[in-house]
Amino acid sequence: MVSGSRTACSSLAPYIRSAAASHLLSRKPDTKNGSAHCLANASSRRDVRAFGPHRLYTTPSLAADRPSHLAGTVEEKTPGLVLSDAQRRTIYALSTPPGKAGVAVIRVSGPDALQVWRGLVKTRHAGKGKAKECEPEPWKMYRGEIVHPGSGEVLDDGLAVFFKGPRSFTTEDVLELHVHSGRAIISSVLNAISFFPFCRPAERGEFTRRAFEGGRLDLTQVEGLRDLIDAETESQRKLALRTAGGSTRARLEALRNETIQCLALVEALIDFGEGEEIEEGVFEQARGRVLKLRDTIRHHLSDNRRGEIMRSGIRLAIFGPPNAGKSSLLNFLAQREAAIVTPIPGTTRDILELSLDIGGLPVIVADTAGLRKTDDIVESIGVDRAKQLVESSDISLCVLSASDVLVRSPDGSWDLRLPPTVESLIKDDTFILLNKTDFLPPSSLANLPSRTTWAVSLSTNHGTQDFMESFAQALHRRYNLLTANGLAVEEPLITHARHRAHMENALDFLEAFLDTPPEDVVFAAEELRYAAQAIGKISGLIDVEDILDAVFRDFCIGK
Ligand SMILES: Nc1nc2c(ncn2[C@@H]2O[C@H](COP(=O)(O)OP(=O)(O)OP(=O)(O)O)[C@@H](O)[C@H]2O)c(=O)[nH]1
Ligand SMILES: [K+]
Ligand SMILES: [Mg+2]
Repeated sequence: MVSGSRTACSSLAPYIRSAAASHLLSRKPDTKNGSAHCLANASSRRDVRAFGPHRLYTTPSLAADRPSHLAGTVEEKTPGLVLSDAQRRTIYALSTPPGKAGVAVIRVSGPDALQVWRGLVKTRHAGKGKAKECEPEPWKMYRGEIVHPGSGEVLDDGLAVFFKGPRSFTTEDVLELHVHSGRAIISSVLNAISFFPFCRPAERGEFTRRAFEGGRLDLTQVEGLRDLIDAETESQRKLALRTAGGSTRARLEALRNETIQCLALVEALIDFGEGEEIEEGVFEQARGRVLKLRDTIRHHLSDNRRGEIMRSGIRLAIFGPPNAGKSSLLNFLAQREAAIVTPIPGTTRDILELSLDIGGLPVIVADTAGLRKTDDIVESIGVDRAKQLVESSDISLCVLSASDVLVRSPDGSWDLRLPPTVESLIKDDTFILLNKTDFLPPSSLANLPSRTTWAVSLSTNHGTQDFMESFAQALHRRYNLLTANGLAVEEPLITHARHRAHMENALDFLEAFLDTPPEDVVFAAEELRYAAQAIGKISGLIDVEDILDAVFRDFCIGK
């Protein structure tokens, strides 16, 4: 069938396209249309139930003050109308932290954002004359008065911008009011917005959720955005910025598309059967591509969890014998007296953890009790905790007093002798810091074993600068963030445990596919379908309500 090869392939192409166009490739976020114009719908329906904790709009005095542009809207037509939460589709919230500051941003999103503008924003022509209503030109910042839509009272002098959906953060119409940040101003503006029956306060993360539902962001971008807000170090910021920008989304989409292409090949076999309209070897072709896909996913999974570690922080345990200077090191790294330091061995008993930035990396540094045999019950609990922590940390750094561990051999050279209490905890990848070099002649430090060993004096600060630079580099190398010549390597794809779980599932399904013989082509297709779904769950393309709730729960209100 050599000559038929091209025709068979081209005859497959539309099939693949149609499979791609089916439910497999496209999630149709249709929430916008379904929800739009609740005002119009509500006003035409008179059966709106009037119960629940909802605001009653028609306070007579306010209704009498109502500005002309609101005439004829929902509440005129349906006196005493109370809208349910679902009908109050326009949401609002303060998007900046509450309190005294230069500027506070209040965001309004939903089908009636423009109505809110008409009620609240009065601008002056060329900055002069009486402030008047104006229809906003989208995406243009206006200076004006923010007024109460009922009484017309001026609440603040501020800026306002109207974003026309879908070119807005939420993909809906969005109004942003920039007012002076003060408690009374903020609450008066929020109160003014609540005057509209079609508006309700936003829930936690609801703006972002709408961006997701509108298809602007996928779940990885939502998580990236949250991580960006939480980022405390350069590396976290960079990673989160790229994820929020859609790099993970694009890479996952490529993996999922490839799975779907393989599925399309296999489904074509089911529909047509090999040898009829389709070339031979289609199943093999799919197998070959799935093998590559499997290797790629395996590669991402065997990343030492560096994406997750980068995001949540590298857990570093400082351990060693009593009085070696472990707490002194913690204080040096933190640049403050966080831990108690005394000449008494056994000073530190419990674990003390600090989140620090080391060379742009997030590191959770833990100081521990000095390791020794002791009859003191409190101290021995501390020693046990220290050992457990060393075992469970991502990395460990053993601090030793140089004069205790460097021993001069008969030929005049210096050897490192590890105390038995710490020896069992020292692995190939354990970093070693020899402290108190001020007690030693410089010659003893000439030939230190490896690049993971440093010698310093935390009292005189001798060698500490070199240690910091070299230690940060070693961390970058360990987490594969830099190559040997200081260049950044491939950024991790998996940054959350949630991604890893779905990725592992996808790998299982791909392997199940590879174990399925060609006769069972229907089952084989099923495995690929599940694999595509598992990858889709990472992006949230497959709607799973509990995943969504978990992701958005961690957001604050106004985001
Ligand atoms: N001479 C000298 N003394 C140091 C140096 N670093 C720390 N010390 C002193 O060594 C003593 C013990 O320091 P710590 O930081 O409390 O030691 P530790 O390992 O935390 O001790 P424990 O918590 O008791 O296990 C203190 O008196 C420090 O001032 C150093 O480089 N040179
Ligand atoms: K001590
Ligand atoms: Mg200590």
